[in-house]
Amino acid sequence: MIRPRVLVTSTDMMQPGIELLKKTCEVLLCPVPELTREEISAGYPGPVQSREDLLGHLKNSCPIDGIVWSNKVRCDAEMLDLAGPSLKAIVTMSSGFDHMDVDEIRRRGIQVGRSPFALDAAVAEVGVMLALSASRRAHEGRLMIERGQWESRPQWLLGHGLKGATVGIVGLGGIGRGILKRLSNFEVERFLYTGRSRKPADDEFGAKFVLLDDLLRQSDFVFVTCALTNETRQLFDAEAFAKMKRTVVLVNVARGPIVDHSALIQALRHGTIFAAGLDVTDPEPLPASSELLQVPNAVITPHMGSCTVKARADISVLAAQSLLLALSGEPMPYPL
Ligand SMILES: O=C(O)[C@H](O)CO
Repeated sequence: MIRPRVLVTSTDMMQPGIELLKKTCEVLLCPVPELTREEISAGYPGPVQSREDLLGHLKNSCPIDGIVWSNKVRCDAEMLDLAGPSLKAIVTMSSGFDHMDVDEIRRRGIQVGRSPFALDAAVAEVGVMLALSASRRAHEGRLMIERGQWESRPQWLLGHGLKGATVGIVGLGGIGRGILKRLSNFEVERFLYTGRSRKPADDEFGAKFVLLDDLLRQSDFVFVTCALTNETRQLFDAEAFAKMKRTVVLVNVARGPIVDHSALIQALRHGTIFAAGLDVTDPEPLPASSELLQVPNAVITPHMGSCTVKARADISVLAAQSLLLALSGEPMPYPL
């Protein structure tokens, strides 16, 4: 029997997913290039698959039947041309899909899907971590220790707590609901959410569906958990910050470009908003020279929301299962 040829766009895919694919497919792994000595000394953030590397791998791997897209290099017409006409299915090993040219993939009759939900708990945990760290000024406190500025006086490093707060969630999907569920033990006064439609969570945690403007004006904590789309790109701009409370804490665990970073820096520096916790930035990787890293009331992590061993292993299995289904002529569980 001929085994379908499946390309995985980086060797970084976790073993459980690779093992599952190997049971019935021939698996080709695109190696992640090592950093050069110059790149290391220039402080380059880490080994990544460049677009050029991936184009080269695609060209040398034909014919291929399926692809697990396990990195954030953009999947577009140029990539698809090189993948060749035998390509039947692509699944991205992520919940977000803004790096996939879905229209172009579908136009070619190729099934395309994503891998949501397996990472929800892990990302929700990072959302809570960022909310707590930003609202309680953890980064600022650490900087003060390092600078020998530790002060023991009653009004030093005062922050804002979750108890009695209004928490607003923008985009109540699996991650938003995960945050809601976790924060329901923090004595939050009320939950608001906004998005394209009302959700059953309305009943489950007493969360109230409101318009974005109302959420911005009323919330003490705002969590961004929506997808990056044409409607949400730069949703948080100077105008949005001006509507928010001066004591608000903004947490973004979705995608960097949903927030206008220059406007955010201004809002943080001028006290238009109190603090921000960001697991995602624009651009990524965030350059070490970014002004955002100089802002004391911003807590920043490097898009690591889904970085737990279990979440990454589960995502790899889900992606492999989806691709195998598509290759056997079945629909994918989470099509795009
Ligand atoms: O979309 C996702 O799966 C997470 O943000 C990790 O990229």
